Amino acid sequence: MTAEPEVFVHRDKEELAEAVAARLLTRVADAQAARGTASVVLTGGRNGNALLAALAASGARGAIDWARLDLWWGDERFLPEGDPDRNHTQARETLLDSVPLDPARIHVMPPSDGPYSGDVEAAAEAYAAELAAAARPEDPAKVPAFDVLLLGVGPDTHVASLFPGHPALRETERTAVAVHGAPKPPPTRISLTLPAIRAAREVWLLAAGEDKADAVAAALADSGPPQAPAAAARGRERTLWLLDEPAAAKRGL
Ligand SMILES: O=C1O[C@H](COP(=O)(O)O)[C@@H](O)[C@H](O)[C@H]1O
Repeated sequence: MTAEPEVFVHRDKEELAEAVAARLLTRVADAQAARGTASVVLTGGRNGNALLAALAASGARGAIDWARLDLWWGDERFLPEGDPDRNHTQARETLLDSVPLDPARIHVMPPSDGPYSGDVEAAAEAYAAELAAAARPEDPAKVPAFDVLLLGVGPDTHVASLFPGHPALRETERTAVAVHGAPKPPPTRISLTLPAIRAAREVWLLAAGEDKADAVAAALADSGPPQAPAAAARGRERTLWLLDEPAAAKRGL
């Protein structure tokens, strides 16, 4: 069972980032109060990084216990450690290096020069194994029940590194897979799959800017077996579409 989309529209990308940062801090604080810890899956891209910058700048960032927060990634560009195009590098520079996280709880997707030395299939398998090791017996898939899984929506409706028409989108068993030939550079990536995404308690899809308006409209109108990856990304308890006005402009037209 997954939750129907709920749409929230903010004035512009700055207001969107600040509002989502406030929402996320509240959600993490609530999860930590209820269960002792919280888990969040980060996204790369413009909206993901704007959110991390808003968290870094937030006067309320002390409201959560960063040391009791598990961070995962929805996707990663398979590049050397520290490459400026890696989602992890960008997240470190924007937020992670400035908050008191527990390094053991930062679950980074392997780089191309790491222990898997260029073998992206093995790197994706290792990430799936790390997810499985963190899952509890009662969790619905072989992944933890993420409190919030963040996804930036690409202009082609891709989420994580699940691109329209690509085989990774049809994966029904594995929770993390290698992606080859991504239409957006770099071509080689690691991505969570839909079974992993749909195991999250809440999925939050972020989109800002007029270049996202067609993608948002197409995904929100996509009924039946979804064609748009973003349309298939839903949480078990909530699915939030968090938009700015330009990205929401063609919705329902
Ligand atoms: O390549 C990626 O793109 C998407 C969307 O990025 P955006 O800059 O168009 O917002 C992102 O969600 C994903 O994590 C990233 O690897």
